[in-house]
Amino acid sequence: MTTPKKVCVVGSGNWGSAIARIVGLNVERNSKFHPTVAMWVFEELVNGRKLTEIINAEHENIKYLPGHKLPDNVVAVADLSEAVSHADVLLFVIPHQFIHKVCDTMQGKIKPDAFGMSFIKGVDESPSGLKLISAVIRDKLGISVSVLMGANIANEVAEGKFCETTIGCKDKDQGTLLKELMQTDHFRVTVVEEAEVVEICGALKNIVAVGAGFCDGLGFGDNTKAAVIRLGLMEMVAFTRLFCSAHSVSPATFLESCGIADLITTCYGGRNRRVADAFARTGRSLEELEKEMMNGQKLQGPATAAEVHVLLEQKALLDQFPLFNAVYEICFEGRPVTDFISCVQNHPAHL
Ligand SMILES: NC(=O)C1=CN([C@@H]2O[C@H](COP(=O)(O)OP(=O)(O)OC[C@H]3O[C@@H](n4cnc5c(N)ncnc54)[C@H](O)[C@@H]3O)[C@@H](O)[C@H]2O)C=CC1
Ligand SMILES: O=C(CO)COP(=O)(O)O
Repeated sequence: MTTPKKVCVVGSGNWGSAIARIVGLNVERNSKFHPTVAMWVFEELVNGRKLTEIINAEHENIKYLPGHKLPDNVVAVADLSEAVSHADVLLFVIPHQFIHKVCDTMQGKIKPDAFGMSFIKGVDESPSGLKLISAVIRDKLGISVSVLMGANIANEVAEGKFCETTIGCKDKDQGTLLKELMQTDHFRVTVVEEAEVVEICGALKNIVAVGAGFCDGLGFGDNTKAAVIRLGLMEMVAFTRLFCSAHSVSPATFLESCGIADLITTCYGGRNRRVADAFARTGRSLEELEKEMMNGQKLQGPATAAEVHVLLEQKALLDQFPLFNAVYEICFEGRPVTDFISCVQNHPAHL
């Protein structure tokens, strides 16, 4: 009999906590997994108490996923090295901005035969180019990394409202095991091989969601948002083909939950949409609004627009991605938000 695999959730934000909740319940009824789940918590004080202590005493992350109990077998650990040291399966669920620091701390602390799955929606940009977050983890830690992306607003998942999701995994056995770890009656998992496409979809849809929020804030309606979603999807497909040229990019992957479905849910119910809407209505800075509206949660869309912009500029392709470019310029270069509509009106798809 093989030893049950220990799982560690690296992260404890809004999605990190919702994932810990699913995983905690699933490992209890599956002998392939160790019945206790470690959850790494970036320690902070909440109402004068350590967040780890609150989680371990009250079994609830009262700051990032209030109102939803975590199973008792999810143990919050503040020391990252300690949290990951015994894990066979590492689930990465942190805002993409922090991945380098977290992996650096984990170096030399994990089991050599551990493997990972990333739930992180974003990309990494550095002088050596644009990289998937899974590739950052793989390169820094020397482990195989799959991904899970889908139409999964964390609060709805925690409430047990039905949804689908996509695992991108190249190894059949690992894919099957990861599906067993994640799937519930309310959270249905499809495993596909095109892991790069799954991951890039998860990152790019956040840029489009910022554009959708601009339209909402400017007072446009559902038809306009549908146009933004359609044009955004076309840019997502084109960018994926450009970025993943060495890998196969099949239209079918965009029809999975990680593609069109995540794009739709984020453009209607996501945090990127909500903050971009407030930005267009109030003219206040994104930074200020993120602080005020998100209670410590982090936006991924504006940063992703900036990271993608670097590559498009280097390749002189900005004119082929006017929606991505407009989101970047409005967020970071002072372009008036009202320009977003003219960008959509004059999109090359209409010429
Ligand atoms: N929230 C959601 O509905 C969904 C989020 N995702 C993705 O999952 C990833 C994680 O998102 P969430 O769990 O929602 O995070 P979040 O948006 O709730 O971010 C807050 C988390 O970041 C941590 N943090 C703050 N400063 C840090 C630092 N310096 N180093 C490390 N951690 C720090 C906080 O302790 C907290 O755990 C993101 O890439 C997001 O796009 C994916 C699907 C759904
Ligand atoms: O990825 C998400 C839903 O699948 C959440 O999107 P936001 O980060 O915009 O809330």
